[in-house]
Amino acid sequence: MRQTLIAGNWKMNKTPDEGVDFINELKANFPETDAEVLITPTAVGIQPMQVAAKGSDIQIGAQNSHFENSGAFTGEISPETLSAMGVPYVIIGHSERREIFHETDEDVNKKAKAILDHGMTPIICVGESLETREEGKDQEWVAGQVKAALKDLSSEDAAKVVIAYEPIWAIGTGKTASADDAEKMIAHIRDILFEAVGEEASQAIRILYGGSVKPANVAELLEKENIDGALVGGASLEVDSYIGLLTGGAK
Ligand SMILES: O=C(CO)COP(=O)(O)O
Repeated sequence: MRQTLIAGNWKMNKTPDEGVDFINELKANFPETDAEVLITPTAVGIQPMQVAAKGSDIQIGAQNSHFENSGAFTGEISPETLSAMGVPYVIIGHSERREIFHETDEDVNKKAKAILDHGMTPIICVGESLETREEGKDQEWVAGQVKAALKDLSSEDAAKVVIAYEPIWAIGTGKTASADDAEKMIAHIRDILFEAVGEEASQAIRILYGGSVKPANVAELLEKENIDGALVGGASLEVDSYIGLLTGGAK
């Protein structure tokens, strides 16, 4: 049984103080849920929010990591640093990082390995553009991203990763993939995983859906057999709405 993960990707939003306020309010109103609860703030929000979250089930993750442990990489954060801070999850390969910051499949693969080597879990984002979807090449595209991200990982390591399917056309647009379309692609990803890393790992890997997930649509997405959680941008920024994701969404 794969545990549901509700991950809030805050992107470049909120100051550390606003993040701490959010955690305090969430703690005070924490709902009953079977889901794992994760917020990924900006890098400077991680430490103060970890302190605020102490003693609760709220986990604080990171939105990115470099693959090297140290060196002349101005502005970057190493996996060693994140691991030393006690960060459990690191998002990699988000379409915004791929598009705006030119993160390649090869970078994503190196980051996945480095994050696993430091005892953390990568949340590997994949997803097609509208153009690719309209050309009917979306499954092929996503399969390529998944295989590239997991290249040369042992089945044992691969079993630990989380994959997030985020169709680019559904991010921040209010257009969610229908639950059926999301399930279709995510089932396809599980088939690709079967080929790439074997049955056991393919059944263990959690696959999230992301793209305009809200309290109103989270339940129908999570009802699907292969969808193990959500990676949420906008609707994770307000406490009420994040709680709605947890209560609407527990499997
Ligand atoms: O990119 C996303 C999460 O990583 C999705 O963002 P929205 O939920 O705002 O569409």
